[in-house]
Amino acid sequence: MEILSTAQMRAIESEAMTSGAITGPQLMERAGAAVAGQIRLAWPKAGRATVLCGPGNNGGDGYVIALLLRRAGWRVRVLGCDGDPGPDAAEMRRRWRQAGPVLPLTPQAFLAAPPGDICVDAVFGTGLTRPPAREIAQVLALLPGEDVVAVDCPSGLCLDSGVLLGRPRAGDAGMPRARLTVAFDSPKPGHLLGLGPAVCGRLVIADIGLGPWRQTAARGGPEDRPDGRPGLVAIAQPATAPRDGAARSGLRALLAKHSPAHKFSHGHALILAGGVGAGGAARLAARAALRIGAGLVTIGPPAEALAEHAGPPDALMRRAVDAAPDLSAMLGDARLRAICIGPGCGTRRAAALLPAALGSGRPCVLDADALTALAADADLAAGLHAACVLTPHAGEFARLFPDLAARLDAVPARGPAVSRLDVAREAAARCGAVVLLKGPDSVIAVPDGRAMIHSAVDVPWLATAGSGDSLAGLIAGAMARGVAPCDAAGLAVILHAMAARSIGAGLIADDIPDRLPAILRGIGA
Ligand SMILES: NC(=O)C1=CN([C@@H]2O[C@H](COP(=O)(O)OP(=O)(O)OC[C@H]3O[C@@H](n4cnc5c(N)ncnc54)[C@H](O)[C@@H]3O)[C@@H](O)[C@H]2O)[C@@H](O)CC1
Ligand SMILES: Nc1ncnc2c1ncn2[C@@H]1O[C@H](COP(=O)(O)OP(=O)(O)O)[C@@H](O)[C@H]1O
Ligand SMILES: [K+]
Repeated sequence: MEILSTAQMRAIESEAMTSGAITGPQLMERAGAAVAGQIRLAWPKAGRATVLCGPGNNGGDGYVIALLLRRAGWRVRVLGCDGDPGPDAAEMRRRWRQAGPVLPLTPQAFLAAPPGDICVDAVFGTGLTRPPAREIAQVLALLPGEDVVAVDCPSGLCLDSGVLLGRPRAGDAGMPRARLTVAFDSPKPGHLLGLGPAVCGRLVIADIGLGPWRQTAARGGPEDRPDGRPGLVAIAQPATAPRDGAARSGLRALLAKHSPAHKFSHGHALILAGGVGAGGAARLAARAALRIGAGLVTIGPPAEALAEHAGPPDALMRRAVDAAPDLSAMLGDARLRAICIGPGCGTRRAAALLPAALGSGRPCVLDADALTALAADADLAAGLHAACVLTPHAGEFARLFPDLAARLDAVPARGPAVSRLDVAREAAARCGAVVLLKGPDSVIAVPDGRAMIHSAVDVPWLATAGSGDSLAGLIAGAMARGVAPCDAAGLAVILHAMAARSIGAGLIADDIPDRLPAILRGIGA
């Protein structure tokens, strides 16, 4: 599924209207009808609703919703902004006024009667450019989150970044919340990034008939690709993957093994390990690389630590890698197709081995200590290439790209605010490698501008020691099998979260690789 920026959404809407196939009011009627339909599904018994209508087209959707709920037997109270909301929304307001009054959008008017069973937040959507202020902010602060239905998004959320304008990016004190958010055509980055998922509640994407224009216009307006790079962002949604036929078959195609092949045709992955007492992280990665189907996996600790790796899994091969010449010698074997360096490696060892690993041109996952080594030495970073996947969490990202991380730290005053998507893309373009910025909202960015967002907010148990090591191993294993670096990162992130979801509370990182057979069976791989 594709994600659209707000600029892309506007471009599609305007292309659809310019084509003459659909008018602005018709689009607004479809949007309003989609929300009213979802409300009636979730609240089958007609009740009382308060609908808040803002100063633009989001407000226009609100007037449509008000009218449709009223026709369905609901008792509806509408609070709206004065002023000119634009021709389409003005027309919807006129239609509503034939049915009922528009009260002022003020705290006094809101509190003059009970809000009813639901409040519909149709104040700001994709047009938000600054923090809600004065009376509108006061009314929004009064909304009872558990009964709010948000049109496109809860008002105040920046749909390009998932931040609440005017508030710190972290911390949820006093943030707006909706029980249900109905958005149109495609998810926007802000639905999946940052506070978006917590603020939006259950997210429903409603089809309003813009598909034919999305195919052409989604390639981005000029503002989305200042340097000519494509503006496409994909959504990776493991939560829906098991039910979503296309997603499942995409995963199956990446994972398929063909029967005449032998183990070397499934690739050989090398997981470099650290010194004495530090081998666990690399072993987790190695186990994950085996489970995702690499034909062979070798773990490479220094000779003094080799004995530590004598235990299971017996499928794992062991070979000492003391220094860069040992690594170069191993890489002389063309069948060794992917490298993972970083987990438990130690920064000095990672720095010493990186030139040989990168110089080989092999697909290479750089995680943990390899990222720290990279951040400390610009010469090492110069060796990165398009088959490298960097897997920083926020702290490692800040070490590697301090200027980009600083842009994320600032309190966002205006929309569209800088997002994790923006900085991951910039980082990938800068270093010429795939960047997987990890977190509950992981972003995978490719140097050519393609990107993927993956939301794992529902599996906080993934934030546990060693979880990132197993992810690095999954990526390395998939790359050893010949999966392209960005696809390997996407596949690994999805399987990682699916495994965590099926394990649930109590998860430790060791469980993740061992859950893969069940997950792969479920996908039909
Ligand atoms: N793009 C599409 O394809 C469609 C859009 N529709 C609706 O249109 C919405 C976008 O409409 P608009 O572009 O009119 O924008 P909004 O209705 O989100 O915002 C209205 C206006 O408020 C102003 N504004 C922004 N921040 C403000 C603040 N903090 N305080 C006061 N004023 C502020 C801006 O000038 C903006 O144009 C979508 O969210 C959606 O609900 C739907 O009607 C149909 C389809
Ligand atoms: N709150 C969270 N919810 C879901 N997933 C998370 C959360 N925090 C982190 N993750 C995921 O868990 C993994 C943690 O990786 P990392 O921070 O490198 O841990 P470690 O170095 O201990 O292995 C990453 O895949 C990351 O995307
Ligand atoms: K809204």
